[in-house]
Amino acid sequence: MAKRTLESFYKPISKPKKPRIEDNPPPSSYSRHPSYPFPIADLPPSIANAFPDLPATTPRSITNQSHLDLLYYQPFIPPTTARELFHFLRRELPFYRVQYTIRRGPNTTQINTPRFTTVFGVDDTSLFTPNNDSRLVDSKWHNPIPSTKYKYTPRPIPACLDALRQRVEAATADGTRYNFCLVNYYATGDDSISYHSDDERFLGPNPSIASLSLGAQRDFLMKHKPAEKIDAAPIKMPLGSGDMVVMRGETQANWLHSIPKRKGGEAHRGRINITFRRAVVPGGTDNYYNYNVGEGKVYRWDEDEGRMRDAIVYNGHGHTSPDTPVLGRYSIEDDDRRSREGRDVGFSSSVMGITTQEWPDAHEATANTAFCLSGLRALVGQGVAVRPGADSHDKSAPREA
Ligand SMILES: O=C(O)CCC(=O)C(=O)O
Ligand SMILES: [Fe+2]
Repeated sequence: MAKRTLESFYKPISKPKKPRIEDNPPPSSYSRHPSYPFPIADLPPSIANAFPDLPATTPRSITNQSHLDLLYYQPFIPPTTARELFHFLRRELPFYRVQYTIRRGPNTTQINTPRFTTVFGVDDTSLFTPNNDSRLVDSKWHNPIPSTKYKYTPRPIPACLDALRQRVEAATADGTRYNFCLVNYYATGDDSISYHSDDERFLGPNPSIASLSLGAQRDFLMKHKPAEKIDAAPIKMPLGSGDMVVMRGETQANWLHSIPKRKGGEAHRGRINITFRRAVVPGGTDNYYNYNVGEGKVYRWDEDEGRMRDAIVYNGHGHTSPDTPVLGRYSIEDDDRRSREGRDVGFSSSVMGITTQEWPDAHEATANTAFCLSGLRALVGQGVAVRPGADSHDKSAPREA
């Protein structure tokens, strides 16, 4: 009988593989940070090489209504690159489905954010040191920040989104330096964002917000806030893949915007929206992580299933903060090798949600890697022997990252 590798256990047998844009070779490098649930791939050359040519078109300035100041790129990124970037970001970023409660008087209401979200960045008062072990320091003296400064751990903007930030900054034309990147993923036409304005005080007065669309076309609606003696017409912009709208000047103070639910059209396809913003005080950092990451589980796109799935999160050796207790060490045996450990473990991404390159130290599981145990259980279910390594210790219950 032909020997089967561990990898071969998880290859779909019945589904013939068609070449797809998603079937890219594994990326050669990653942005890694203890705050990430998993390493985030760098842009492949096919996308990165197109960036110096952005923007693809000159923008239209829209200022024909009261308090309205938009720059509209149709598109900012040309279609082929936009499509590839859409698939790349959907596949590589961690996403969340944030739930929170709001209190109005005696009533509390639970809100389920009707879209996937994620966020990277930190406000002006802090910065990440510019190297691989990027640490958070205060902007003025570059001293480490006290652990009490933020409720949530800020995450540096990964290289793949930072490259985009730089192109967007160059195009914004008013010199805004963005320190935040928020990402929305609308899985279907049922996902939406209701009317709001991004006018929080932590953005300072008249903020510039650059908003890039990738994937399915969705309507972007704008309407003036209720105001006496203002006769402003509502606006509908059918934003296509690669289009970018920069909202500037008094726009946020006076206008609301939304992406309503929709049926038909491209509603069944996913859409990514990326906004670049600048927050000036720590309250902005806590607000953005609270509403775009929260404390729930991590999702990651599953290419085989064509949907977001609970991510297998690895924060093990090399990605672990020093205070993360080690849960145990594992070695993994399959049927044709007595023992495969560490770099030699070749899980298929469809089972583990991650690839060997992303998990170079597969033998170490830490207490915030609940995934690791479920991943190992999946292997056991497939007849692969999994045993605690000789130096296991601290078997405390796993918790979510
Ligand atoms: O998805 C969009 O185009 C808009 C997103 C938005 O308004 C926001 O994230 O504040
Ligand atoms: Fe918004």
